[in-house]
Amino acid sequence: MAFGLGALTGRGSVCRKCLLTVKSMAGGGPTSTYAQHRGKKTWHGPKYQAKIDQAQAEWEERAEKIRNGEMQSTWDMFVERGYVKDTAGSHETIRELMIRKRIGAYTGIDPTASSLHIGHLLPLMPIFWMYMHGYAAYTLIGGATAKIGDPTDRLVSRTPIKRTDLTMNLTKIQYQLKALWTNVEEQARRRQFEKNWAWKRAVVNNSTWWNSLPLIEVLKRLGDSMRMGPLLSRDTVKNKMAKGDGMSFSEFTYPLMQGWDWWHMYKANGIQMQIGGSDQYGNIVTGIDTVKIVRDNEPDPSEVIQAGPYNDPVGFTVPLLTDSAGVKFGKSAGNAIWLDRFQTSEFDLYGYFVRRTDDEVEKLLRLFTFLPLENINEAMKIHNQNPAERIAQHLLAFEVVGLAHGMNAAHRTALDHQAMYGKQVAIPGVTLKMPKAPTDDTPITLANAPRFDIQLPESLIMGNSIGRILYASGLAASSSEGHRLAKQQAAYIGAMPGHKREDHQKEMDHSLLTFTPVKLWYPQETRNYLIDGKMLILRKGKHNIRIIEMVSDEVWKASGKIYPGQPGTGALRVLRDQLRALKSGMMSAEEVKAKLKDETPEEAPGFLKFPDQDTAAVRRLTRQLMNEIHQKESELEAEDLEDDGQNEFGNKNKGRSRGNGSEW
Ligand SMILES: Nc1ncnc2c1ncn2[C@@H]1O[C@H](COP(=O)(O)OP(=O)(O)OP(=O)(O)O)[C@@H](O)[C@H]1O
Ligand SMILES: N[C@@H](Cc1ccc(O)cc1)C(=O)O
Repeated sequence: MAFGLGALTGRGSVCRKCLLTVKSMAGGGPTSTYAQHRGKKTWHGPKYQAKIDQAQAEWEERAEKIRNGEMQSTWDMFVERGYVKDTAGSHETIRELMIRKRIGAYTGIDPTASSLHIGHLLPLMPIFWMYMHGYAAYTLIGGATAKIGDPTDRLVSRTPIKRTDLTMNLTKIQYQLKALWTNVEEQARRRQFEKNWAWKRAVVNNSTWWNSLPLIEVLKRLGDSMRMGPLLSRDTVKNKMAKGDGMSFSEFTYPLMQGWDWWHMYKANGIQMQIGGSDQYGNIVTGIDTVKIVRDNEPDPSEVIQAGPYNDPVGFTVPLLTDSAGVKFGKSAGNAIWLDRFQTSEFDLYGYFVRRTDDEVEKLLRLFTFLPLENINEAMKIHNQNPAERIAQHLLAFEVVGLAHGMNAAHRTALDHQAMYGKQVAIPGVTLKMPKAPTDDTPITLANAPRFDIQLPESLIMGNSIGRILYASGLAASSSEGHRLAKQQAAYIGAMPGHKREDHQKEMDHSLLTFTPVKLWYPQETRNYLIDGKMLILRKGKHNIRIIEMVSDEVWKASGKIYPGQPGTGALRVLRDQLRALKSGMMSAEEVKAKLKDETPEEAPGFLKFPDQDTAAVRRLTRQLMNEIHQKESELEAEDLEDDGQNEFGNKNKGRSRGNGSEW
């Protein structure tokens, strides 16, 4: 071991943030993680020190058990389940490193599409496993790298991503990753992993550091020592220059950006491992060189991190998930199965896994589930007794939907699937139970959040109060609730970090979004938050998000959609339509009353109540309509009396409709 935790903590008191890093690196880690935060020190006492010591002791005990063969190492489990394709660093080094140290690992995803897909789950699975095994597990969104675009294995450059698409994609992917992490916690509980304080996970965006990184720092720390030879000899560079459309300087530097990300997290968070799909092997190798070069070019002696097998970066790739034609599942190939339930429904995701062949199902169970191998073997035995039942496929589908959308969704989807195909399947180890249907009071979570991306017309956004916009976007139940949210600053709007309302001339940063509370501002101020002049991001609570694309009024009208509170579609429209129908004799007074009852919220006392639209105009029209109804009923009554006199059998005309005055 290069140095132990005792040596690290021997420096005296350290800040809390540093300690979090230390605990993720129990067993030794880059010393400079201390120096990183030395500016803001929060002193810790003996209790905290005791926790660190305990974590270290537990880790050493675990290492002992692995060496004695009482416990399987995480690395051996990765190999056994089929996660390891190529390694950067020998198997032995990585195995030993993972036994000795609570290293951190990360995998990165560029937000070049609006959703993750099942291909992404493959490198994410070892990250999730590492989290459950007590290593620091990071998921990175490439807000900065997506602006350049990874040229790996491409002959033709990517079309530059539009700025609004970038903001939309990264907002959606960030929430998807958060939802996935919530589901991973659920899976860890299902599999009886005991969570302790040393578990650490994070979703980070590389724009956070790229936006404030001086070019001179990169050139000095990295550029001086990085040699051109190895960079030029990369297959992607050679092929793109010889057979493709040439290579731009920014594409050429892409792997160095990715390498710098690693360096940033290596130093700040003890991230010593990178995991990616097999196409990422070259970038991971270049990343290792980058981390080592930058680390070894440290000008400040107090920040130096020692080189050596237990401090050096390592990485590995997972196999590529391909479709039945052998093509990599991905955005570029256009064959992705999405994890966004509005792009690939839970039902379709389930169905996709149910259709996997018998040859691949066992391999997929190992890769995509947290089921212990004994359970998978058991399930395969049951499956093989009657493969036509597709029991293993159902188990796989159930587990993947559970991971992607939560266990409630897995139960519901499995039952829906069985109902649809009229077939009961006994999924091994699972008792299917229909979850309770959500009610209006069900809190919005990442698993049940409504669709993020919506459109709204320009006239609403540019000319109406923020309260009405919150109502129109479905974040408030009425305009007045929208106003209340704004008044209490309980809703948020997407803005660049540090954005002030008067900053509207300032360029919005499309790759790094933060939220600021909505206030009761003048309608014309909403435009200060428009991203690229056409996108607004609103949030209520933690997970209820709307990414609103502002469309012209013509486009809105042509779409035929109606937003809540749209003028002419609420109380006034209903009242006017009824009045017209009543006057023209198209509807009777009773029919109008019934119709109004239908269109009125049930909880409203009586009928004809529009709690959120109680304006003078509505009240006036209501009075007018009520008078009209009374008049029609009186006329009817008078006719009835006349009829009574004329009826040769002396019976009242019972068939005639008559209003029930009690409802008034
Ligand atoms: N089908 C797949 N199988 C295994 N890993 C994958 C697959 N698709 C993507 N990955 C991995 O997920 C990570 C993020 O990939 P990336 O954001 O480039 O997605 P992508 O779908 O491959 O995009 P593109 O097709 O535009 O290159 C990378 O490590 C990548 O190798
Ligand atoms: N280059 C990776 C994404 C990525 C971006 C930044 C990183 O630091 C790591 C990975 C891909 O396209 O798949």
